Amino acid sequence: MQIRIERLTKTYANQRGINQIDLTLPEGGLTAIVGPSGCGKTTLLRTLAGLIKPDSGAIRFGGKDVTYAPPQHRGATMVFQNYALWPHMSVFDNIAYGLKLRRTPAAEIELRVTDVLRRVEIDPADVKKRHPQQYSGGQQQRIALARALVVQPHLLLMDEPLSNLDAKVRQRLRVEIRNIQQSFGITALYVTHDQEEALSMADYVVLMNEGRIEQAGTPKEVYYQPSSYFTAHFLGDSHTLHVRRGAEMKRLVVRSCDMTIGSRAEQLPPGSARDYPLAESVEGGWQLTGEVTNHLFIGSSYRHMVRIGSQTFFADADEAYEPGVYRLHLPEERAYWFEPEGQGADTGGRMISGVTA
Ligand SMILES: Nc1ncnc2c1ncn2[C@@H]1O[C@H](COP(=O)(O)OP(=O)(O)OP(=O)(O)O)[C@@H](O)[C@H]1O
Repeated sequence: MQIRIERLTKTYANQRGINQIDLTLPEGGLTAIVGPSGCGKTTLLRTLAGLIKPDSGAIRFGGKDVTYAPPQHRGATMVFQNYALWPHMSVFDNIAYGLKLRRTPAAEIELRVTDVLRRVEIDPADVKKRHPQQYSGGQQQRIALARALVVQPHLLLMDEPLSNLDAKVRQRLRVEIRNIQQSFGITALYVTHDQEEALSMADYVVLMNEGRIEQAGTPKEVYYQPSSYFTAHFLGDSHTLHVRRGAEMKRLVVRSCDMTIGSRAEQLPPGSARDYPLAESVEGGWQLTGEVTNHLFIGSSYRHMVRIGSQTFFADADEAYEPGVYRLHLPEERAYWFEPEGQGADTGGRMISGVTA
């Protein structure tokens, strides 16, 4: 079902919350809401769930206005960070709970619970005897997912569902949740503060900042075409460099994986001020000269710390480079230029494209 959010606003006493959110969740797709702590992700999610009443705006589920409908009447179910399973109930009863509330016949409950368990890959054999705490964290989250899905909601809401799990389980569950969401074909909203999780799982990514939508689009759009300094800086392993481009000072956002280390240089280019490196326009991109000070092995590659004056950033490479001064190359399409702080839009700088130095 298509979910429409129109000019949704909720302001708390401290003036924070969400402000004029306009968003359509694609039908059958997974939309990830990502952003720093306090940007309004949870407020948006809880407003959709019916747990918070907005001050103004509207929420429509398939054209039906549910803005002020109670949680149990809007067809949205939720998966929480801490699973929120009832410890005194068997796994079967946990999952069947919503169906019992809806007075579903016992035989149908049996069938639907068994079916959903199979689809989240939990063995249905002893779920009537076992309690949630007898399962691992990852399994408990799949049980919570089964409980949310068994009632066939219009919208599945997930609030940081993986943050209590260790890194390996988290990686695996990202793929599993995505598979389950797709196999049910359910419209889903997934809140996370982890940009990698958002980019890898979602069809559509919404980046929030101070209660507003900063940028929304497919993962590739928001990653490769950031429209503001905030987006460029938030997504990817990014660093900001204050550099001179031609006669002007600019902010350049660099991602560790985009900067390549080239030939050795004798020294920093003459005229390159101690603190503000010079970005030289070269064919296909930009060249900076900086000092590789050390490197770390990060598994698939080596991460080099590069210093230019008082500024540092990272450059990843397949091989390890010895400390020394090198020319570093940044492809044109991976150079994200912005006006210096305090100039341009209130998002912290205007994107500047093109080679005009
Ligand atoms: N009940 C409340 N009363 C007052 N202010 C609140 C309340 N709930 C949230 N806020 C404020 O509203 C803003 C948005 O909060 P929200 O919890 O939606 O952000 P978030 O992006 O989910 O943050 P986090 O990632 O830390 O959970 C924050 O500045 C927060 O302090």
